[in-house]
Amino acid sequence: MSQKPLIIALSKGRILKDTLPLLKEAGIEMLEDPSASRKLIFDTTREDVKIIVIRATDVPPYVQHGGADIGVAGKDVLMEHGAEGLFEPLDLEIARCKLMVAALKDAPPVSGRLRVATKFVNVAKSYFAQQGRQAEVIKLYGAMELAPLVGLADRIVDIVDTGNTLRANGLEPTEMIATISSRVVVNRASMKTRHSQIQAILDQVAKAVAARREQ
Ligand SMILES: Nc1ncnc2c1ncn2[C@@H]1O[C@H](COP(=O)(O)OP(=O)(O)OP(=O)(O)O)[C@@H](O)[C@H]1O
Ligand SMILES: O=P(O)(O)OC[C@H]1O[C@H](OP(=O)(O)OP(=O)(O)O)[C@H](O)[C@@H]1O
Repeated sequence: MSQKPLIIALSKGRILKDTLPLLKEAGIEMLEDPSASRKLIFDTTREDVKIIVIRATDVPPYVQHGGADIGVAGKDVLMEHGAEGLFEPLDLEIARCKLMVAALKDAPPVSGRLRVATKFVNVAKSYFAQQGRQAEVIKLYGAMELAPLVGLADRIVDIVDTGNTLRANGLEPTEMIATISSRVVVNRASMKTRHSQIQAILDQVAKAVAARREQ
């Protein structure tokens, strides 16, 4: 093979599970089960394509800086990272959820500075700033729902799907920030230098997304 393989970055969990059937439609299947392996880079049924499996939040920097040519990431993660160096050509319509503000059920309004716990620090800061509301944003890496229960924060900004996690912790959604689904992102330089190879994959995956929508 003359050219180096094209690298696609996926993250473990729901994105990997939901993206693999779509890639299959483009003739790309992993040759090994990543959940049964300690490997991080995998061969596929296409000699010119490899898949790397990394943390969800690492997908945008890998693609932006050329560690991967293509990636799949939640819109939440992309909003938090910013769009620099990335094309976002395709909505895969998977891992759908909402990015919301939530509070303890029947929490009184807060006068003055709001304490907000979240892993989406940039999104939260710009959301409250746009509304002219003062917010102190506390960075957490998980279990955001706990923060209001122990008095660490007045509000959280987190992913909501069924609402079960909020309900189980006595919280309720109060404001919607954005509807979320997973997107394909492409390194801007790769999009130019490997255009036909990447566009062919995007077209096949887009067809698979459309077919699934019509099911
Ligand atoms: N409950 C959910 N329902 C549907 N989609 C979700 C849900 N939670 C997260 N997502 C979407 O799926 C993406 C990946 O979520 P996942 O839970 O697999 O990784 P993560 O826990 O955010 O990553 P990490 O463990 O690296 O922090 C999120 O960025 C979001 O777009
Ligand atoms: O509204 P729900 O259907 O309850 O979903 C929302 C939960 O899903 C995500 O967590 P996940 O289950 O991915 O676990 P994580 O905290 O390990 O990311 C998210 O961080 C919420 O906690």
